[in-house]
Amino acid sequence: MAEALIPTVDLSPFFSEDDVDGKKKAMEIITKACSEHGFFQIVNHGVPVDLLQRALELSRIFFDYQSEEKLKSSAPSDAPIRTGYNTRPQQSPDKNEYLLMFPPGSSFNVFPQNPPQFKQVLEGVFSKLTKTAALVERIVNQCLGLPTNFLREFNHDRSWDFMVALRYFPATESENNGLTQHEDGNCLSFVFQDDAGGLQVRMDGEWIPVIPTKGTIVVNLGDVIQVLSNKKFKSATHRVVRPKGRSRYSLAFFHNLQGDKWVEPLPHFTKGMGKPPKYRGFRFSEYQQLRVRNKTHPPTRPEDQIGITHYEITS
Ligand SMILES: O=C(O)CCC(=O)C(=O)O
Ligand SMILES: [Fe+2]
Repeated sequence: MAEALIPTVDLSPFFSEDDVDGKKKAMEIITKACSEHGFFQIVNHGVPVDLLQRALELSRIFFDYQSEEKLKSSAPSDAPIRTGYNTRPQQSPDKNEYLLMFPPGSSFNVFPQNPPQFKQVLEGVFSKLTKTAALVERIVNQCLGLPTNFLREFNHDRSWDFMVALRYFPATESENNGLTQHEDGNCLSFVFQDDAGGLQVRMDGEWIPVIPTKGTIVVNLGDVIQVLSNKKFKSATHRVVRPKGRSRYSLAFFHNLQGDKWVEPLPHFTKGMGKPPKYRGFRFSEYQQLRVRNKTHPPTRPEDQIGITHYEITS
């Protein structure tokens, strides 16, 4: 039942010229999912499944090293988000550690020397996911009825996409929060989780677990798409719950937006539909900074974290 609530979309029709029906069917499912919750899963997405599995295996090896070894790939940097190996502040409710990278070749990247193939495999996954994200963005563009290539042209700078390999610590007797309930701030995100599961989606007031299925990538829309579309498409609310007795590993990829970009509801969804804008405009970098602060200085009450409601027009 729960699985059926999170629709799975076969992307193979988009890799062939003439499967018009297959494309149409996929777009219907995506349109419905994005209008309701902003969450769906994809298969036949163009990323080799064994490459994704390998990345998780190497992650597991890396995060099992002693702190001293992991900290060798931790570096303060001028990047808008800290790259390399990071832990959460002590007071953070998010009980995980992670390795963050910008696109292969970015001068901000810091990779571990060990395990030896880790860098190469992460870079390989990144490149493949970049292509899949461009495809999903194109499909979302079409589902929204925007002019061809609108989102691609609006969001043309790929330098700020990033990927995180995460390790969540086992739950304790009293506490199992892995990642506090949130919406992603970017355009769209991909998650590949190991068989421990733990990713949960908010649907109609309930938390629905995303059951891990081999080779399936979870897609969620972020706040940028929600604002541009004046809330026609939703930014998915999700969280991670830690399993008992074992760590959980995942990869999260963020198809991002360049910081200087001005984000506001597009006329297509406001004037064009006779509707008032639901958000005031903002510079993306400003929103990103507020969100980074949520992480570096977590508020005492999780509900005080800044999210997209900060820009909502309420009256
Ligand atoms: O690790 C996961 O499964 C989800 C990660 C996530 O939602 C995020 O980093 O924004
Ligand atoms: Fe997220």
